[in-house]
Amino acid sequence: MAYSKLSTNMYSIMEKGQRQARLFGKQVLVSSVFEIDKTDLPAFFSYKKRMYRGNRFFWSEPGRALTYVGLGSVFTLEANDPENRFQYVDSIWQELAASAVVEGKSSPYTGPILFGGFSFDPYRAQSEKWSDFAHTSFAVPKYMVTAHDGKFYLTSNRLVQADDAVLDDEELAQMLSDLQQLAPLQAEQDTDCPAMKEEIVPSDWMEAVREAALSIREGQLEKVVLARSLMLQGKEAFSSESVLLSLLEEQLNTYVFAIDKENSCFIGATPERLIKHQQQQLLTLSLAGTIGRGGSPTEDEELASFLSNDVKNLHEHKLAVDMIKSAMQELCLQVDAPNAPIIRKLKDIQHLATPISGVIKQGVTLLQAVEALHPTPALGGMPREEAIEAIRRLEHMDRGWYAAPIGWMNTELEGEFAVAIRSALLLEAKAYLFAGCGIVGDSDPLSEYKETALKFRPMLQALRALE
Ligand SMILES: C=C(O[C@H]1C=CC=C(C(=O)O)[C@@H]1O)C(=O)O
Ligand SMILES: [Mg+2]
Repeated sequence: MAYSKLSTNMYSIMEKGQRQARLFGKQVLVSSVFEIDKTDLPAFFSYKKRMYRGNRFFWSEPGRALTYVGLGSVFTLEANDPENRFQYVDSIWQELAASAVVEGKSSPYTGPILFGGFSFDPYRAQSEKWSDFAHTSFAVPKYMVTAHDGKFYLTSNRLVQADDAVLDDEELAQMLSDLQQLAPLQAEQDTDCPAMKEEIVPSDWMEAVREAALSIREGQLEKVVLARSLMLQGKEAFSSESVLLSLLEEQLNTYVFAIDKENSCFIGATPERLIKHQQQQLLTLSLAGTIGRGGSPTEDEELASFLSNDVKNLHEHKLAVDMIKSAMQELCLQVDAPNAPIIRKLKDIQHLATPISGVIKQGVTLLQAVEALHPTPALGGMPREEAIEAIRRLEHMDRGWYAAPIGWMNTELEGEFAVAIRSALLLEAKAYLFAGCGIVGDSDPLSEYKETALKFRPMLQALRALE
């Protein structure tokens, strides 16, 4: 794009923004969208790393039809108050979205996007390692590249006051020109494996599983998801770029995400949608029940068929389906779900999966749906409050944002949230990995321990720590 055209464009949109700011008597979001040539998305994540590290994100849907990469922020929303946290984000974003001035937007995936997430349990005191992640944290990026269905866009956002000076945007012009020349990001040469692994003593964790299964058999609750964490100590700081490249290459059928905040990066490849709001539809997924992949196609099918018929896994799955369906019935006019689960195959793992969808009731928002669903019995348990109490009592760790909703919303208030599992918190030379599994009355502690080991594999591989 010619620079003169860009500055004229910026001038007129800034003026519009100022008029709008006067009209509303407050700061407004001003957003301009440019269609750009194909660009390397991980390279954009790494663009001007010194400037944007600690304040950037990457989000890519399974199948990669949609990817967002956001750098910097023009608006942030952080809260640690556990009360009404979903409504809080909803009302602030609705107000900002309603006054936004947006130019050049050509799809629901361009223009201002609010991206962020929540912690699993806002009533839990934050531990030191999660201190860069508030219980509720969202931002509108300064720059965002959208890749959607083979097309690429750059959105530039600003927060404008009525009396701001109207300046030519040289930084934006520079970025548009740099974007055409970004060299594809290369994985770093094989660095040494992480030096040390530290985990919760396996027998202690299995004891917690035994205790949980006993209280389920005694009728105190029906299911609880217990997680454990594993720490890798590297020789030097882990590179979120290298981990991202590996996840994009290896974990095809997942949401690949990286959320950089200050000195930390929360990164992962989760297969689990929490909720998507698109036009009149709400789409969710019940994912619970797990087995490994086979070494041959025949063995793989045998394992899938075992999983589809296994009483313990079907029970674990059904509890999640029942709760999600009843939450969806409150949110939707009509709810559709198949009678039996399908098999969802990932690189190392297969799951029982039931997609559930419905026509959204008028007035229901995406964040109301997030609130109604979080945590589903695939991450918390059943009944919800008893399960959360059991997690607090038995887990002895801070989940932080693990197993919690992360995602985005546009100015039409549509968007999508996934559940942040198969994930790790990178904090300088340490990586904290998390994995959990659904405990029911007949759970065998050793099998559950092995199931969590399977669920660590994607992140261990990405961190080059798979034995
Ligand atoms: C809690 C996790 O997985 C959940 C999602 C799918 C299957 C699960 C299971 O079979 O136990 C878990 O409920 C995790 O990966 O950390
Ligand atoms: Mg399980």
